Amino acid sequence: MAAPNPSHPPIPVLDLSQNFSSSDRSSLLTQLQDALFHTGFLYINNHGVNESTINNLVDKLPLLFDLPPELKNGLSKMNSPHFLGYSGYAEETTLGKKDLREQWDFGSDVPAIWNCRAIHPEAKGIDNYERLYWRLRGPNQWPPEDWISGFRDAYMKYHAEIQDLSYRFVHLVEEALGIPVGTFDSFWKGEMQPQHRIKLIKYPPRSPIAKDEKEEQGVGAHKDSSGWLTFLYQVGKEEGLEVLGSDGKWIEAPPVPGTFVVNFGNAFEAATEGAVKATVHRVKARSPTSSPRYSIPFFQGLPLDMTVSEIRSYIPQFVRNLRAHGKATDGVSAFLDSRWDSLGESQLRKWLRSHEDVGRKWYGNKVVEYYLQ
Ligand SMILES: O=C(O)CCC(=O)C(=O)O
Ligand SMILES: [Fe+2]
Repeated sequence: MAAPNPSHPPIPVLDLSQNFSSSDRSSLLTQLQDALFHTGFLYINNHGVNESTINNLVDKLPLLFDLPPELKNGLSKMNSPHFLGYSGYAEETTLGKKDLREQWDFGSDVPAIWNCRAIHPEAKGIDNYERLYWRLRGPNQWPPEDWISGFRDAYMKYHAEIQDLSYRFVHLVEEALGIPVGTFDSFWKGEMQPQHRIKLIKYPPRSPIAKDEKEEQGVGAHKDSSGWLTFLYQVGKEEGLEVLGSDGKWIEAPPVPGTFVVNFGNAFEAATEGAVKATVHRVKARSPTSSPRYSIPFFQGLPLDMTVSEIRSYIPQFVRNLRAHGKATDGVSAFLDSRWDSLGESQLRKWLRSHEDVGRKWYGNKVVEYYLQ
């Protein structure tokens, strides 16, 4: 079999500079519609995020991960009810198995707003955890400047530019769906702006004495559940990302210079009743002889208290009818379950599943068991 050519992946590459030339716009929108209703994955280039902004953050990644373990562990997610901070190699679980990656989670730098009285069980009934999700929101754990000079600044610049791209790109998605541009703006422009999240990830070469490669995962197959859209930057030439095609075969999504990979989260799939899929993807474990792979996904946040029915009310019926195949409930069951109807609850459930130890510490065994059942 011929090796895949990284410059011509089967996943479409959309040139966003076409957005500014009226003659090319309709072809851009057609390509976007095709991506929305088929693979649910696409690359974008000429996206407007400055190369220097990307490189400034990328240059910090090896330094950040090479900090001594005791310093990194001092900023562990275990310190944070917001699941922000560092997690060491194989500390995260997907599909019940350990992911062979190390990561730092950061987000929009916002203060914590949750207080225990707001969700006191006596006020809400013992099994009603619906407002606990506000505790997900909170400040970052920053590595001090003398550990890694310029990191916070590089992160903040990247965050600002990718956030801006995400808002611009959502306008294009609205146009491609045939709904008024700005329909979703209220998600982000309200009184309390949602917290967007960014993961800084390192996939190191796996140990040679470990199990067979096929049994191991960089990150296991999943749909993104932390946001509306995801914008992923793949650093360098290291491959490993794979996307599940509608025929059930894995499609490689190698890095393409100058691009971000875009995909849609669980909430988008639930809102469109599956017309736009939250496509399943995974990252293979690195072979023992390979170089580390770094990646930077940005998860576009949503108001945590929004219910699936509210979010669905933004999507006209004609869009929901565009679902090509399958039933409305295909793959969106966790979002349609009335026990965790709000996006906040779905996200809390996801975090408790992937970092159960952090969950048990900050949310208690009873809450963890309620959401993990
Ligand atoms: O590292 C990657 O390329 C993808 C990571 C990913 O899918 C995730 O963290 O949700
Ligand atoms: Fe993902």
